[in-house]
Amino acid sequence: MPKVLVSDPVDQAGLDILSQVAQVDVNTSLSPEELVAAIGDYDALMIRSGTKVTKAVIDAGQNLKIIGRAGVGVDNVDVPEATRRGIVVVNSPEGNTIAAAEHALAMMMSMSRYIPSADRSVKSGEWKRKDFTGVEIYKKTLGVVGLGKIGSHVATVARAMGMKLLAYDPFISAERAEQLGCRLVELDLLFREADYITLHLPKTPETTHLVNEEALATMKPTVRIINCARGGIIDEAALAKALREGTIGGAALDVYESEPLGDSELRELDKAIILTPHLGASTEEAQVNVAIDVAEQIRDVLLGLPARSAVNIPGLRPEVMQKLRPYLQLAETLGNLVGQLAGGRVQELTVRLQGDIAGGDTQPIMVAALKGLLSHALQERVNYVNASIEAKERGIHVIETRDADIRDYTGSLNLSAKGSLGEHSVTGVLLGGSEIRVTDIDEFPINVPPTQHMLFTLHRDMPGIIGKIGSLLGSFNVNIASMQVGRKIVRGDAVMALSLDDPLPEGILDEILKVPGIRDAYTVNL
Ligand SMILES: NC(=O)C1=CN([C@@H]2O[C@H](COP(=O)(O)OP(=O)(O)OC[C@H]3O[C@@H](n4cnc5c(N)ncnc54)[C@H](O)[C@@H]3O)[C@@H](O)[C@H]2O)C=CC1
Ligand SMILES: O=C(O)C(=O)COP(=O)(O)O
Repeated sequence: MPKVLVSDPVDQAGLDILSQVAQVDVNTSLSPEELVAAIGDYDALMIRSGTKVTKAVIDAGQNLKIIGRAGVGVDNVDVPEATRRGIVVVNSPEGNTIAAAEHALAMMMSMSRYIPSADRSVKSGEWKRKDFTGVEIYKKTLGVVGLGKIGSHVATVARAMGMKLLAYDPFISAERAEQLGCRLVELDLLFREADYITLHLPKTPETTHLVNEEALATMKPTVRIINCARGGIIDEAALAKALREGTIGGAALDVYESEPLGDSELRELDKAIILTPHLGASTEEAQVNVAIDVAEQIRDVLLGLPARSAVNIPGLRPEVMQKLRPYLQLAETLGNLVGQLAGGRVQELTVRLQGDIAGGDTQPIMVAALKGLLSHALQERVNYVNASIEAKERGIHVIETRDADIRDYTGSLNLSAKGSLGEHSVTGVLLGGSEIRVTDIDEFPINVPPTQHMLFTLHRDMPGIIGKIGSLLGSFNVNIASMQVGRKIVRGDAVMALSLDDPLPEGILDEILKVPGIRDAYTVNL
């Protein structure tokens, strides 16, 4: 039974799903060193934002197949390293959207009315109404930085509360912003004009310290800033200085440059700032959502099925996957076949998608072809996660062409591999939607189902060759399951494809190459 380590607190609903297929160990108090020491035993790791999945953890996780992040942000995971190792990283892109958006809205409201400090004051025996005169958000301008899932929900609710909306997001269209009632503007304008600024973007090298001393200096002196996205998008030292000097109106933070927040001057700013301990996703509903979402994906991957929201391979909805699966198998088989025919080092792979498969998302098919191409050399070290990286690192140039108008079959795939030993091509189709047929080898028409052990020859089309190859194989006790010959012209060149019940013994290829008329011979093990 596979083993799953759960190293951050997740809802029981997720643990119940994992327990159906795996031994589940929950240990939420591991130090980084203890995690490195323990991870080698596990096939899967389930985390939230607390666990840091570093290169050291990934290196030690020799059996790891999947890392499941029960939430959105995967900045606590070394995703490039996981990808290189072929480990799937999944998250729950939508499970906590509402929770995080509502937390940002709650921060905006409570900051405007000083609710945390007023509460503290009353509980300490005071009754100071004048100290807590707030401001209304109605008709104020909210600047939303990052108009993705959470930012969009914040915008929708804020609009309903009568706010004017500005948005900055370089990756969304003005139409989408308009649908949400937002005016899409440049960041400097948003910073200058907003009464409230709320951040809903990932932390990346580009967004680190997006809100810095310079940016803060351009903002209104009354501006209130909310960060429920990621620590480090705001320069905390610059923010503390601006709050201390009163050059901005207030701030509400849920996330920090370093978590848990240590000794920080932010803690001393009292009324000017609200601090919560990374609670954006902490609602009962969101925790059930993300735990189920991620546990189901871990279960599926452990059962050999694809994950629906992997961050390092194309995520496929189950209904799309259902349709695509036979084509992925076809692409992988042809990739493997052409890779073995080409032998040596492949420098270029051209994938021609024809008919039905030329429409829609072709990226998974390309990845499957590469996985097949590399599988002979890399065996189980190559998978859907790392196939593209492995190909890139080997300098394989990949070319994709599509022709949706070719309609011989519902869809066919043609792969050509150019390598140090020459160029080879294969074409394949699906019969009845699922049965693979190889219909062309090096432009010779043929019709063979791929089998585990195969022999291909290029020879002169002349009487006697088939018999000679048959008796030669017989003398080595190799049983032929099926045989097909394809030629372009009578008595010209031809190819022969043999499916064998047994692998070819050492030395037989040299004997085959000695048969008069045989120009070339290749063994293929699929
Ligand atoms: N505090 C908490 O507990 C939670 C925090 N989060 C964080 O909230 C953030 C947003 O999450 P979602 O809305 O689900 O993600 P999303 O992917 O739906 O949206 C992010 C948006 O940011 C935009 N973006 C990327 N780079 C940008 C840049 N340089 N400037 C402006 N916009 C940029 C993207 O185009 C995208 O529209 C993430 O950082 C996530 O980790 C999410 C859930 C809970
Ligand atoms: O989903 C996210 O990105 C979050 O930041 C939530 O973090 P958490 O799962 O509450 O540790």
